[in-house]
Amino acid sequence: MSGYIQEDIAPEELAQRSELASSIAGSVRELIEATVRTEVGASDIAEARRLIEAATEILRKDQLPGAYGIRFNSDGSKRSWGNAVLGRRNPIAPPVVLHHEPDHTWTEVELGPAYEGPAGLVHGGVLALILDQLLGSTAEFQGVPGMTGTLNVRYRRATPLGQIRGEARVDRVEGVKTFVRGTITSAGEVSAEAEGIFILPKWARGEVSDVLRKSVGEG
Ligand SMILES: CCCCCCCCCCCC(=O)SCCNC(=O)CCNC(=O)[C@H](O)C(C)(C)COP(=O)(O)OP(=O)(O)OC[C@H]1O[C@@H](n2cnc3c(N)ncnc32)[C@H](O)[C@@H]1OP(=O)(O)O
Repeated sequence: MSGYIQEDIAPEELAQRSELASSIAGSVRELIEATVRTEVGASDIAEARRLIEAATEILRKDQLPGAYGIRFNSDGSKRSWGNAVLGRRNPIAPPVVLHHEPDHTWTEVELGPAYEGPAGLVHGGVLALILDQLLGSTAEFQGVPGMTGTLNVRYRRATPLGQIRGEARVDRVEGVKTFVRGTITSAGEVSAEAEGIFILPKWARGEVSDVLRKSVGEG
């Protein structure tokens, strides 16, 4: 399967790249939020655009041929820095940082104005996005990975912008299908709940799935 890349990067070098990735994505995330909230006039917008275009040109000096993909390192670690939810190099990602406990996975993340749907509330699609990744990564961490086959989300109450907590656990495994349940909690109350069926695709059954099961890390 293309997009899965094996690398051999020394730990110090990896740590440095990781720091660089987080720093540039953090700056652009700030820029996104500032763009959503700005009230400045035409001349400030024109000046800001000039600077943003200059920054884009600098980043374009050296680019990957396509998407970041999923990268496995020789030390057994794994990176999905372009991932839309977790990607530390992706300013669109909140980013979500997952904490894996023996029987469940959780995250706490701040969702600001860039994630708005209804006024002052988190967009339902953003919650589904986060739940998809949270539930999928939970299955993966438990050694029963798969692609999302089905994701059902029940929005029980509105989720205000701000801090949310996500939690998920594997409910059961039936052959190549892993059933995972999860919740989004906001201000101490469950605002959304989900059940996902994650299916190990045909191409990943056998040897490939051993590699996927053994790799650890982000994404
Ligand atoms: C790999 C590591 C990744 C690791 C990735 C970890 C990160 C996850 C987080 C990110 C999640 C995503 O965004 S994933 C991206 C969004 N999802 C996708 O793009 C998936 C697109 N769909 C597919 O690729 C495929 O349709 C699959 C993989 C879902 C299933 O195809 P398949 O591999 O041919 O499966 P197949 O043998 O036919 O069926 C196996 C069993 O699953 C059932 N089944 C088939 N499709 C579905 C379905 N949509 N919902 C429910 N159940 C289904 C069948 O009835 C059968 O049940 P039985 O007869 O055995 O009872």
